[in-house]
Amino acid sequence: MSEQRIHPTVAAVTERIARRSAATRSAYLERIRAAASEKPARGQLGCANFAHGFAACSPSEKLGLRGTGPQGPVKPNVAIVSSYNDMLSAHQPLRTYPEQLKAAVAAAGGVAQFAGGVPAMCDGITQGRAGMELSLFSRDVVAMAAAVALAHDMFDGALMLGVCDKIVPGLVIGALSFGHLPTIFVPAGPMSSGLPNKEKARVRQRFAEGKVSREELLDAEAGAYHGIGTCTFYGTANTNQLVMEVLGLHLPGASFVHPDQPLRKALTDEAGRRVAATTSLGDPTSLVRDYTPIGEVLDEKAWVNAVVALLATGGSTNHTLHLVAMAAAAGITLTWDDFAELSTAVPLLTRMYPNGPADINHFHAAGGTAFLIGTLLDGGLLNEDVRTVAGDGLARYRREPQLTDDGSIVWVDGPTESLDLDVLRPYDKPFAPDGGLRMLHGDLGRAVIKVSAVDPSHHVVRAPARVFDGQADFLAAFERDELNHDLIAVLRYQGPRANGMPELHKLIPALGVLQDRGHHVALVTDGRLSGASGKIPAAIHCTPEAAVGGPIALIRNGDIVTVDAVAGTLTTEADLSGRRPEGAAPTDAEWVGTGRELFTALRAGVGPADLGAGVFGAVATAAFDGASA
Ligand SMILES: O=C(O)[C@H](O)[C@@H](O)[C@H](O)[C@H](O)COP(=O)(O)O
Ligand code: SF4
Repeated sequence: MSEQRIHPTVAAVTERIARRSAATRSAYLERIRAAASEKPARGQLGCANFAHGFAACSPSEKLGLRGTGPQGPVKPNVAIVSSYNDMLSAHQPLRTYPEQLKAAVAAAGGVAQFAGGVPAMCDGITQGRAGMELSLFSRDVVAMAAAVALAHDMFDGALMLGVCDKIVPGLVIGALSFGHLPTIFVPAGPMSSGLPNKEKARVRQRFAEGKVSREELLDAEAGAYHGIGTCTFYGTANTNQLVMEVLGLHLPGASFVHPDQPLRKALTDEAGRRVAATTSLGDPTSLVRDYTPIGEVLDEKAWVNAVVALLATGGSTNHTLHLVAMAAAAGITLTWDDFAELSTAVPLLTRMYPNGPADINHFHAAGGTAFLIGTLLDGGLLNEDVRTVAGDGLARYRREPQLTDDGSIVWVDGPTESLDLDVLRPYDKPFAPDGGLRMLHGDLGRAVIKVSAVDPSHHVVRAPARVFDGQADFLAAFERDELNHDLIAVLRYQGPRANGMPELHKLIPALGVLQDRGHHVALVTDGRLSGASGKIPAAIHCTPEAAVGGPIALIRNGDIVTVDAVAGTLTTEADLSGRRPEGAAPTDAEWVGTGRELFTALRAGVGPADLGAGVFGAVATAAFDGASA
C-alpha cells in the first residue's frame, strides 16, 4: 500500500489524542484483550448457566449452541441486539432482521441468538415536548440495555441494529463495554424522498405566521415523512450512518441503500456472514482467522476520521457530544479543541438539508460515501491505516456494493467524480474552506455553533438579550409579537443537569420568521438543537450550564450579547461581576409525568456537554461527588 499522504493538522491532532489517551487506552485494551478467548465464550459457562442459555431454543439451535462432540460448543454464537419499534420510521424495517440474520449466520457456520432489545426514542415525535427531556439520557439507557443483553456472556460476536439519534451512539458505547467482540452495525436505509425539506420548512414558517391552516401543515409534514426508512434530512440519524461507515463499523456502502431494495437484504445477510467469519474462533467455513474486535477497530485514528467526516459534511451538532462520549468508552479522550482544530483543515464537501436543498438520497446518488471517503483520502484528510469490519484499510470504503445475477453481493470501485457538484464536491473544490462547525468561547463560557446552514450576513450577531427559562416562554412572547427586533434569545436551564438537555428545534420556525423580517437574531442556550436545525446562528451546548452556576445564568434582559462565529467568541458587554445567577432548574417536585421522575439519578450524575454529557465513568462520578462541571 503506497505511503498515504496525511494532512499535517490531521496527523497532529491524531498524535495529540493518542498521547492524551495513552493511559486510558492501554488500560482499555488490556481489559478487552484479557476478555478475548479462542474458544466459544459460552463454553466457559457453568452447566446450569449454559443450559439456561439455550433452554428455549429450537432443537437445531440447541445442537448448534451446545455442540455435538465431547469438546462441547465449537460454533461462534452471535448476539443480535435490536432497537426495532414502530415509532421510528427508520427502525420499523428492523422488525424482520433478527430471523434473517439468524439464517445468514447459520449459513456461515455459526449460530445467532436475539440477545436483547434496546429502547429507541423518535426525536421527531418528542420534539418540543416533555419526552425530549429524556432523549439525551436515552443514549446512555440504550448503552446500559445493550450491556444487559451482551452480559449473558454467551457470545463471540455481535450485530447491532439501529439508526437514529441517540440509539447508534448508545449501541456503540454498550458494545465497547464488550470490546473483545467483533461487532457490525446493521442499518436499514433512508426513506424515499417526499416533500422537499426546504418546502416543509417554508410551510412551517407560514404556519408560525398564521398564514396556513393546521390541516395544510399536517399535509406538508405527512408529505415529508411518508414511509419507512430514515428521514431524509441530514440530521443526527443520517450523520450516525455516515460516522458508522467512516468508523468502519458498517459494511462499505451499507448506509444509504433503501430498506426495500434487494441490495439491502443482501447487505444484511452479508453482515451476518461477516461477523461470523471475524470472531476469535476463526471463519467456520475457511478457518481463516480475521479476528476484528470492535475495541481494536475504534482507536484514535478512527475517531479522528469520524470527526473529519462530521466536519466535511456539516453534520449534526449532537455529535460534538456523542463522539466524545463514544470515544471515551474506548479509552480515547476527544475534546472540543480537537474538533475546532480539525475544522480549520477540513473543507465542507456536501450540501444536504439543512445545509442545502438536497437530501440524503441526492447525496447517495451523487456518489455517496464511496466518493466522499475517496476524496477525503485523496486529500490526506482521513487516516487510511485503520481496521474495519470489512478488513484492514479505509481505502476499501471507496468501493460500493452491487448485486450479482445470482443475488450475491460484490464490491466494485465507486465513482471517482461527483455526479452532482451541487450536492457533493471533491476535497480541492469545496463549498467552503471549513465544515462550518465551530467552537465559541468567552465570558459566557464555551459553546458550539454550526454555520454551514447560516447565511454569512448572520455569522456575527450583536443584539440585546431576552432571557427565557423554556421554549414555551419564548413561543408565548413570539405569539404576543414582543420579539420584532434584533434579539439574542437566551434559553437557560436547558443543560444536561437541569432538564436533560433537550433539543430546542421548535424555536427555529419562529426565529426564522424574525430573521426573514430583517431582524438580526441568534439563540444562546445550554441546551441542544436538532441536527436538522439550520439558518439561525445558535450558540448551543453552553458550558458550564446554568444549573451548575454557569455564566449564562447571569445574563439579564437588555444585556448586549455578541455571537461571533467568525472570531469564535460568545461575549456580553454587561459587567457580570457581582451578579448572582437568576432563575433555577426545575425542582424534582416539578418532575412529574412523562417518566421524567424516573431520571432523577441521571440528572444528578450527568457530566458536562464538553465531556459528552454522559452518565458513565469518571465524569459522572465527579458529578455525583458534586464537583461542578
Ligand atoms: O438531531 C436530529 O436530527 C433531530 O433530533 C431529528 O432526529 C428530529 O427528528 C428532528 O426534530 C426532525 O426534524 P423536524 O422536527 O423538523 O421534523
Ligand atoms: S430521523 Fe428523527 S424523526 Fe426520523 S425516525 Fe429518526 S428520530 Fe424519528
